[in-house]
Amino acid sequence: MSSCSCFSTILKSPILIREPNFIPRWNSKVFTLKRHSQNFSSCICYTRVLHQDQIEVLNPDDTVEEQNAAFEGHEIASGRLKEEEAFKEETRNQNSSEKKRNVGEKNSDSRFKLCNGREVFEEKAYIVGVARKGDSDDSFGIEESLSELAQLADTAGLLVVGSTYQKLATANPRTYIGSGKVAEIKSAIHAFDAETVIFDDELSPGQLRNLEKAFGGDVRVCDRTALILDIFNQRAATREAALQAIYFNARVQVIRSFPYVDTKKKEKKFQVSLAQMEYQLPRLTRMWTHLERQAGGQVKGMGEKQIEVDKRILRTQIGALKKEIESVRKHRKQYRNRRTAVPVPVVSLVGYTNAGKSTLLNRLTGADVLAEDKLFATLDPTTRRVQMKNGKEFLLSDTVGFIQKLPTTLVAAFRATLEEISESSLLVHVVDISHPLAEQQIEAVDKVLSELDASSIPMLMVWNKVDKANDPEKIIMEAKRNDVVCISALTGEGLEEFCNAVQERLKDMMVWVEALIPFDKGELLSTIHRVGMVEKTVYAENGTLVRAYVPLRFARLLTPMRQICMS
Ligand SMILES: Nc1nc2c(ncn2[C@@H]2O[C@H](COP(=O)(O)OP(=O)(O)OP(=O)(O)O)[C@@H](O)[C@H]2O)c(=O)[nH]1
Ligand SMILES: [Mg+2]
Repeated sequence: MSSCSCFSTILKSPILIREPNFIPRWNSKVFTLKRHSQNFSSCICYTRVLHQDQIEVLNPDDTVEEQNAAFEGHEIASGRLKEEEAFKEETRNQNSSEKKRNVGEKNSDSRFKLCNGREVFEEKAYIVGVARKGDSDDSFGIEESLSELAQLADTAGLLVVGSTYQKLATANPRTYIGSGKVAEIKSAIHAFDAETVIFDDELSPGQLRNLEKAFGGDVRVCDRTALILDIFNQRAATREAALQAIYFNARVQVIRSFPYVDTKKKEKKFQVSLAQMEYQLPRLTRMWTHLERQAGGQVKGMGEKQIEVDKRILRTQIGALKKEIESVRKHRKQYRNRRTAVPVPVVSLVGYTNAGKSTLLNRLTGADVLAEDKLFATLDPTTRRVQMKNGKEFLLSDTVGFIQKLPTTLVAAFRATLEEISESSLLVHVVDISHPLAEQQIEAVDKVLSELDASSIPMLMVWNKVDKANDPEKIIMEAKRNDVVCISALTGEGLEEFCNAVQERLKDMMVWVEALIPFDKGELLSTIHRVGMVEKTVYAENGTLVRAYVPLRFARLLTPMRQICMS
């Protein structure tokens, strides 16, 4: 896939545009060419029919052809734009576009940066939010939400050049924000030379189209959902590539001992593509003309409208993807069943993105999971064995971080990934306690967990990053009162206490057994020692009598040897 801009995946699905043999060589010329011929194809087509000053918003169902190509002064809520003013602005815009192109060509080399393992063009983005009047105090504030959006944009490889928000009682059904704000943003975009406008909330397809038209031809509009999908796609693609490299190098122990990891990655990739397609389906515009070629001449010849052809192709691909996901799931279930035969309890790390889950996993297991100060650093769950000092062990799974305003399309993608969670004996909720919005983040995580039907699984709360907190002593005292473990995954502080707490919680979930283990089943006895808590063993004539707490799953395996009471 070509990726001359990190937003290529938003405008065009990488699944739909396959360029398997195209490996871009980065230089400004290639970029400029591709940028105009591909990513901006839709925008160019808008510019032809709509002048940049045209603020008039369109009905969500309007198409570009229905608009009048001639320029007229338009009335907007914040005032009347006189024709000559509009003309001046038009000239200014043209000059600025030309300047932008020149500067872009000159500086484009310096604006390429490495992002998620790929070199991408650092687009300038302007971010926009809406503060709902009457939102309760405990929810994320608009400024915090926008700063999180800026972090997401940075993770996606964009350069945030400015932001704004509007207080609204209800969203404008046509443009989400009011028309005065639209005009204000349009000026800001030109002042900052921004190429993309990102909204903090999910926009309807009609709102996206209307805003794009209102801002002028060469500005792209997207929302939080598209941004998150883009990050997922960039990262999932990278992981897939990394996995293939591992495969080709072969003989990698990790893959052999955790063969199911492969199918999870595969499923994740499928799920992300699916979410992306489901997001795009209602937002299809005429930009999808390239699909004509894929559809073949006959289909068009049958009189179907292009947009219908596009939608049909997308639906077919969605159907095929769903089938693939189903088969990957079945495949993985077989592996899971195999793993169930090894009764080591599974503990899953859950929490808000950037809370420090991967750092904790790395610290406890020596794993080499990517941990960085970026949102959604982890997309592919990793499971590792934690060996405690007392010889006990459990499996620790790192999972995808959650975020507030999680798009509904993505909850489904999370659900598949988080199958792992539903099979866990214990969830460890990792919180970045140094974060000013720690409490709101906890709430957001609880909300997603309940959406995933995982709130019934026992949970241990862990406050991470105490080293970074303003008043660590106070936090540690507070944690003790609330039965919470305080740690620093970075410095290692509190990790022994953490393992003991996990052990204690796991014990609460174990069942008491008394069993006679025949001498020829020695491996069962060592497993009891490894995963359970042995209180007493007595060597008898026909085997070893053992009294222990063991995980429920394992207790079932011992059923034929149980019910023998020791005196
Ligand atoms: N000061 C401090 N920084 C930490 C601690 N734990 C993690 N970090 C930093 O926090 C950032 C995020 O850590 P990750 O482990 O990637 O967080 P995560 O929860 O896995 O994030 P996602 O994968 O995005 O969900 C990294 O820069 C870590 O170095 C800690 O205890 N103290
Ligand atoms: Mg992580």
